[in-house]
Amino acid sequence: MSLSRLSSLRLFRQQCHVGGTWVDAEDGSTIEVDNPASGEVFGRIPSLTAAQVEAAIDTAQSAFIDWRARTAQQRADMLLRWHDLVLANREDIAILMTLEQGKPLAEAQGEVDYAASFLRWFAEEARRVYGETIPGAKPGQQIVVLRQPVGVTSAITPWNFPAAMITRKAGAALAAGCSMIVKPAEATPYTALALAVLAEEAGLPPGVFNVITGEAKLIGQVLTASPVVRKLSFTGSTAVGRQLMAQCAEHIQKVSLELGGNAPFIVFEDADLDRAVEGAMASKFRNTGQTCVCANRFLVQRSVHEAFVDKLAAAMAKLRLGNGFEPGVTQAPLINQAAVRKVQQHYRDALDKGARHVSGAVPDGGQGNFVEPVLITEVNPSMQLCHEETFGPLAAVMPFDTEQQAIELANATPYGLAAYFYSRDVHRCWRVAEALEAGIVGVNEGAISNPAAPFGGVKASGLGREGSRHGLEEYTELKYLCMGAG
Ligand SMILES: NC(=O)C1=CN([C@@H]2O[C@H](COP(=O)(O)OP(=O)(O)OC[C@H]3O[C@@H](n4cnc5c(N)ncnc54)[C@H](O)[C@@H]3O)[C@@H](O)[C@H]2O)C=CC1
Ligand SMILES: O=C(O)[C@H](O)CS(=O)(=O)O
Repeated sequence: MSLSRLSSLRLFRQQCHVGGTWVDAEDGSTIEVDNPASGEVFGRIPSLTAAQVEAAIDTAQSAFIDWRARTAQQRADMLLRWHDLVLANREDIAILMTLEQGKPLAEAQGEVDYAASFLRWFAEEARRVYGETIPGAKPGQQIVVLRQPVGVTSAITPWNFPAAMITRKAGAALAAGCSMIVKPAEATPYTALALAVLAEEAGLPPGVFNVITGEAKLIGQVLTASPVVRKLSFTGSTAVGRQLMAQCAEHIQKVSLELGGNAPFIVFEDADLDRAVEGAMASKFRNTGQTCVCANRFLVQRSVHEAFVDKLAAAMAKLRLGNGFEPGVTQAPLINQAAVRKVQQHYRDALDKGARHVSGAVPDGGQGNFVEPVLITEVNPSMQLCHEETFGPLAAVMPFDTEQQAIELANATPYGLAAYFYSRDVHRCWRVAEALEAGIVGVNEGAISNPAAPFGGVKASGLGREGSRHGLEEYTELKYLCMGAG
């Protein structure tokens, strides 16, 4: 993608979008954005000042007053128009996404579809924000429960799903009648800014959906220190989520946190091994292993361990690593060198502690941000990868003997986002699904994402749910009216 061709993409914007206006940083400062495949800097984005973030909050507050007064149908219609425009511009958004995040173009196109599905889902839900009535305590008295929008909201989003993690938040917020200020990851701003172009074209009033860029800590501090901002939705690391949650305490801002994971993927001896391998590939290697719901540890019952490892190795051998723009590529570069070092560290630590290399190239850091998919086994709980999210294409297998042992191993982590298991014993499926400490459990299924489902985790994986009607309710407050008899 040449820079001249890039400049011809009407969705490629290098300014922030606030209150319907495209703005630079008032002090002219910018942040470079590079392509993970080549390391080439291909663009810059503004690094807004604290005063500019404050101004964005004021703009979002003014827009909220008007937006909440619109009818549910009017909000639904605009969200649906935004949805249609996102799909109509699917190819160009995907190009920007592959350029800034690296994922294979086909996968980026799939993410655009996934991102658009949240806009459709919340456009439909916008007309179902219901209240209730409750019998009063005295003759003639009535209790009326209203469900109202919380107000100005903020979203701080990650680089791994530059479109879907924004629409999953903004779709719900705007459907509820809130306005939103989004701060995308510094690594992947252009997808977010493309969504802002299309939001404007869909007719969303100025200030309802704003995208700001800049120094993350500063922006986070201004957003969480404002009494006007009534909710923060964050997707990213547990460490940053914990810090932001503490910052939100000052003004009791509501928080939704979708944080790190450490998903166990359990294969029981009664599993269909071919389906288990299909599910393993779908879960482990989506986005080159950079999703919070990727299988992080494979727990395989000893009697089927060798057969499973052989099948998984064969499936992994079909993966193709390369530049996301190359046809047929299924694995792309990791987002940066820190991500590469993390995979190397987990691999080295595991082998130092007794793991066995099965297939794939040793991650030695010699290929820039590219890391070949690698498979190891004889993993044990002393290893770092059992306690930390690898966030890369390292498949680690641990044999186990009994169901109880598998559940204990699976739950032996501070995280609890996703978990997966394969078994054809229906009673075991119920036992294990109920015993796993996770917000999402894939039962004989490795691809669990769906806008209609309440996505989120327990323990250190976060608070609240996104997607589904539950995700919309997170952007509302309940108020009850006690109507006296008069
Ligand atoms: N749950 C998920 O989907 C994700 C989990 N992660 C986990 O986090 C690890 C680190 O990835 P990162 O991209 O560095 O995640 P991160 O948590 O550092 O960044 C996520 C977002 O938070 C912002 N941010 C960072 N520090 C902040 C601060 N002090 N105040 C306000 N905003 C701040 C970033 O600019 C970005 O927009 C990954 O290796 C993975 O384990 C990362 C991305 C997504
Ligand atoms: O943060 C992530 O990795 C995403 O939430 C995973 S999903 O929702 O796209 O499955």
